[in-house]
Amino acid sequence: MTALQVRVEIPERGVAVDETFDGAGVSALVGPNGAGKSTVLAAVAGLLRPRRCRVVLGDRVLVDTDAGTWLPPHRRRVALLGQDPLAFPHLDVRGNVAFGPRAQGVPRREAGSRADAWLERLDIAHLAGRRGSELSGGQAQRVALARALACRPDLLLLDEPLSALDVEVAADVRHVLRDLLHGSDTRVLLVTHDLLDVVSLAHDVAVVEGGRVTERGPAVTLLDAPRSAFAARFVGRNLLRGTVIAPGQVRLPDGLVVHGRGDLPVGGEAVALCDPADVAVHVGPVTGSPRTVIPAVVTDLATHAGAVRLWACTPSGVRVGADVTPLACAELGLRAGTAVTLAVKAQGVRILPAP
Ligand SMILES: Nc1ncnc2c1ncn2[C@@H]1O[C@H](COP(=O)(O)OP(=O)(O)OP(=O)(O)O)[C@@H](O)[C@H]1O
Repeated sequence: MTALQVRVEIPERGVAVDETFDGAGVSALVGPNGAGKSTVLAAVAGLLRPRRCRVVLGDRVLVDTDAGTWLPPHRRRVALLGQDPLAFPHLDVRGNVAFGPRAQGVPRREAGSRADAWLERLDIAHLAGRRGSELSGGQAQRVALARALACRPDLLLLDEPLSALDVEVAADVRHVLRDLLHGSDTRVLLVTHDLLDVVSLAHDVAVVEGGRVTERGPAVTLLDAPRSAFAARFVGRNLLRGTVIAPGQVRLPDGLVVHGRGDLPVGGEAVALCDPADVAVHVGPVTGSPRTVIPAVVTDLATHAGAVRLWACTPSGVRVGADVTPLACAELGLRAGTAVTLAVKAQGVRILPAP
């Protein structure tokens, strides 16, 4: 599969990313709003012209600002699909899908049969004669996908392709994408805010925070053991960062010590990870003998899979989630502003190297 090297530096947007994507298929870029994910895609697609940028796809240099190389978007063999699929309204669906190959010089008949094949594969052959302006959101997104793939791009950029669709249609299109992308040799960069996209589509994940990649690794590793603050939130874990002071002990910046499993060298930066289901909430004295006891103040409550997810803020300003039953929540009188003590057994805490 074609490797992709991306170096994008845009100081005015606070973006400085330098990554190589050369493993299997779909790499997801995740991160908070404004982190720089779409900026990276736009630079790779050629919609932005940063002052410093180098993008190499296989053996083709698409951009190298140091060498004065800049290929225009239509010569990159890169397709970008966003959340608002734009079909040419005056062309029918078949014409829309055949348009790209035609523009690349493919003869009319061949472009038409290529379009038919993609419409068939995406299960939208029955829409072939519809106008681009007569499609639902899910149909339009499938047509856009067919249109992108009919050009046989070396790289497909997907910028939140499912976020404008309702849950059922998104699930449907995600399924189609999964079938198409797994086993295909098209390299894909996928920007998403949806955990399901990562779970079902991504092989590899880069976490972008504040314009930098703060964590990178196989999707299964990130889902199991996230090490950046964003990735932990993304997969619903608590993450506390500090310094290892003894085997299985991490001191947080406010002096609190978290006990857990792990034998990292003393003095190193580490993260302590725990599941909200393993955090007990106390008002008043703590019972039992948990190893980690953290004073905190409740900031908010939310329903979560039949339970209440309580969020509390520690003295060092870290948000920690804890799952409590609705009954316990009512009996303890938990509400925003309540001072609580969070208790976690060492068994429920994993200590990993900080990213
Ligand atoms: N057209 C633009 N002109 C100037 N600055 C921009 C422009 N678009 C985005 N930015 C800035 O660039 C930075 C990165 O934005 P970008 O849209 O790439 O983030 P993102 O990670 O894709 O966010 P989101 O998840 O909200 O889509 C932000 O500070 C943003 O304000």
